[in-house]
Amino acid sequence: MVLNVPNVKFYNGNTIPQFGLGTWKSKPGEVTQAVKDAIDIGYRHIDCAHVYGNEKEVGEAIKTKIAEGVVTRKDLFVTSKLWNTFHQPDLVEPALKKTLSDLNLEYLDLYLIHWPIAYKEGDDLFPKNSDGSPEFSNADYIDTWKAMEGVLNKGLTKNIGVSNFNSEQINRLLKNCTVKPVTNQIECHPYLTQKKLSAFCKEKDIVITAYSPLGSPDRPWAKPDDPKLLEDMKLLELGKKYNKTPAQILLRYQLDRGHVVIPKSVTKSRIAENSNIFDFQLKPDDIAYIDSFDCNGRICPMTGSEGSPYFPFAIPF
Ligand SMILES: NC(=O)C1=CN([C@@H]2O[C@H](COP(=O)(O)OP(=O)(O)OC[C@H]3O[C@@H](n4cnc5c(N)ncnc54)[C@H](OP(=O)(O)O)[C@@H]3O)[C@@H](O)[C@H]2O)C=CC1
Ligand SMILES: CC(C)=CCC/C(C)=C/CC/C(C)=C/C=O
Repeated sequence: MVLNVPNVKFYNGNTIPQFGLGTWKSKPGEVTQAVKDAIDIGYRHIDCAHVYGNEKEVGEAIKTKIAEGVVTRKDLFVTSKLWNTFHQPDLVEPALKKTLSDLNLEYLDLYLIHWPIAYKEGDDLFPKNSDGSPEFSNADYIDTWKAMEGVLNKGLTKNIGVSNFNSEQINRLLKNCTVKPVTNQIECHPYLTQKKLSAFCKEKDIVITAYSPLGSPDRPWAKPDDPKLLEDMKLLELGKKYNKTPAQILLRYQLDRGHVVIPKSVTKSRIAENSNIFDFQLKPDDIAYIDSFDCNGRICPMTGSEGSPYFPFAIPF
């Protein structure tokens, strides 16, 4: 199947499909089928990460769909992310090679520094001090970035970028890099619209990729009384106006702002529903209305890591 997914151009001339499949929390036993279904439906962009613990299973789906002749490697855009325990520069290339081996790929389309925060190096992805707080490493993301430039130059990835960086961290990176990041992947939805960080990145020619666009209802730390974005009455009403579901309105909101968007689902009907967003546009007044829902409602606050010198959420944007 062919979906009419627009491409967004990076400053370096490379392109990224504006819409892709998220895989955080997709269980190893479910994600292979989900990625196969997504590729059959027409998705060509898959968002992965080592820390999601399912890259081998994502890789099985990619291998199958290439072997079946449904897609070629070149048709796909695969992103992965360097986890916080691999920030020491000499760990970057081995970490990327492990991800490539798990995903059955010879190169990535995009490799991101997952967080500016560095954790103590070692086998434990969430190293802890005796009091339960995260054990940080002194690795500086500027040095990590130099190693990211190294794996780019070796052809192990076509593009490099960052995730969860604030404006000051991006400014510092821009002053100290040879290759600029192509994207900053950040949490973005109507309760956290990221207007200032989005405008800042646009000015620097850095594309925003919006994560948790549906409000991440399956996040492990969700509490029963937390507001549920997908059940917001104002979005349900807007959906009626456009004859679309709340999920489709939420995803179109990102596209119409020029963001790349990566909703996660392991449910075939939802994977299809989420991709049925290329036949309408939100009116500017409705985008402004959705913008007005902002309540600084951060869903992925990285609670516990506030003590890192590189914690990104201590300043407004
Ligand atoms: N860089 C970073 O630090 C981060 C990156 N990400 C990336 O962004 C992706 C998306 O964010 P994520 O936090 O997963 O959350 P999303 O906002 O994409 O929400 C996913 C949840 O919504 C459900 N869902 C999906 N489609 C629909 C629909 N049409 N109707 C109702 N429910 C629906 C899914 O259920 P089900 O699967 O059961 O169908 C799942 O529970 C991640 O998977 C990951 O790839 C996310 C967080 C942090
Ligand atoms: C230990 C628990 C409850 C969850 C860990 C999930 C995780 C990968 C946290 C890192 C931050 C995050 C939301 C990353 C998503 O890409």
